[in-house]
Amino acid sequence: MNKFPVLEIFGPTIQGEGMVVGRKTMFVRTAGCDYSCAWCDSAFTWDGSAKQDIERLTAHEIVDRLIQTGGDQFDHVTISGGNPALLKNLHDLINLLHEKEIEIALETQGSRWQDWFLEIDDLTISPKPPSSKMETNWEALDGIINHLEKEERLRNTSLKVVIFNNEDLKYAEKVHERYPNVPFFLQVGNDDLEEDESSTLASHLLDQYEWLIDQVVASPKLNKVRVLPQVHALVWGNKRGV
Ligand SMILES: C[S@@+](CC[C@H](N)C(=O)[O-])C[C@H]1O[C@@H](n2cnc3c(N)ncnc32)[C@H](O)[C@@H]1O
Ligand SMILES: Nc1nc2[nH]cc(C(=O)O)c2c(=O)[nH]1
Ligand code: SF4
Ligand SMILES: [Mg+2]
Repeated sequence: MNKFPVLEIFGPTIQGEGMVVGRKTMFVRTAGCDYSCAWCDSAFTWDGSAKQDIERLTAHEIVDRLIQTGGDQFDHVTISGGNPALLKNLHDLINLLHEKEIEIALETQGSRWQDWFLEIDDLTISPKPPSSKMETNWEALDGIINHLEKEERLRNTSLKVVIFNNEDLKYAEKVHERYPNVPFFLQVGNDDLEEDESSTLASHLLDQYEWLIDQVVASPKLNKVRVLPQVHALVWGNKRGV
């Protein structure tokens, strides 16, 4: 049986980001990432600080844990990380969940392809802007988007770019121009991962949201787009497992 490195299983909560924002869902967070974004809000998945908490679980064990935690109060599971696209055999888990008529969302950055992307109901690809200090591999991203388009999966796909500054906005325009047929989301960057008062953070993030809306409204290259905050950050701040 294949085993997967898991750091968190939590929920039910709401999907706080992107294409299915507000959807009631469980989360499975895998360990390990091929990136190291400067502002990663889940750095514990790759920086070694939660190494001792990583469990190696089979697909059956993950589903058991989801049901122990969420009971019968969910029919949707979001797989995030880290980068879950590092895991070759994830179709084990996907098949099991689909057999139970549970829908599946996945969060990944678009650096790696996996054939099981074709089975994901809500696939979010989130290429990283300059503020992250990561370099986009455009060939890899082109390959992923072309593959999804060829297999008629764009209905199940979205692009989501996190924005911290004007340079990031230029990057977002470039991504949207390159893939005009993919539903496009701009997301407020959380630049205060240390704040532990959720009302203070929410007030700051709403200011950032207003700034981002103003920029998008002014850009003729960003018309067919959606602009969103991280709803979970507005409600629960920087708390983990929500
Ligand atoms: C933690 S990542 C895990 C999945 C995958 N590695 C990725 O980056 O898409 C999930 C989402 O959170 C976003 N994110 C990470 N740190 C953030 C921050 N400080 N502010 C806003 N969004 C952030 C990422 O861009 C991504 O869309
Ligand atoms: N509620 C909630 N929504 C989310 N959407 C994406 C998340 C992630 O960390 O990938 C996330 C998360 O951690 N919590
Ligand atoms: S790709 Fe995702 S998980 Fe990896 S460092 Fe960046 S935001 Fe964090
Ligand atoms: Mg998160």
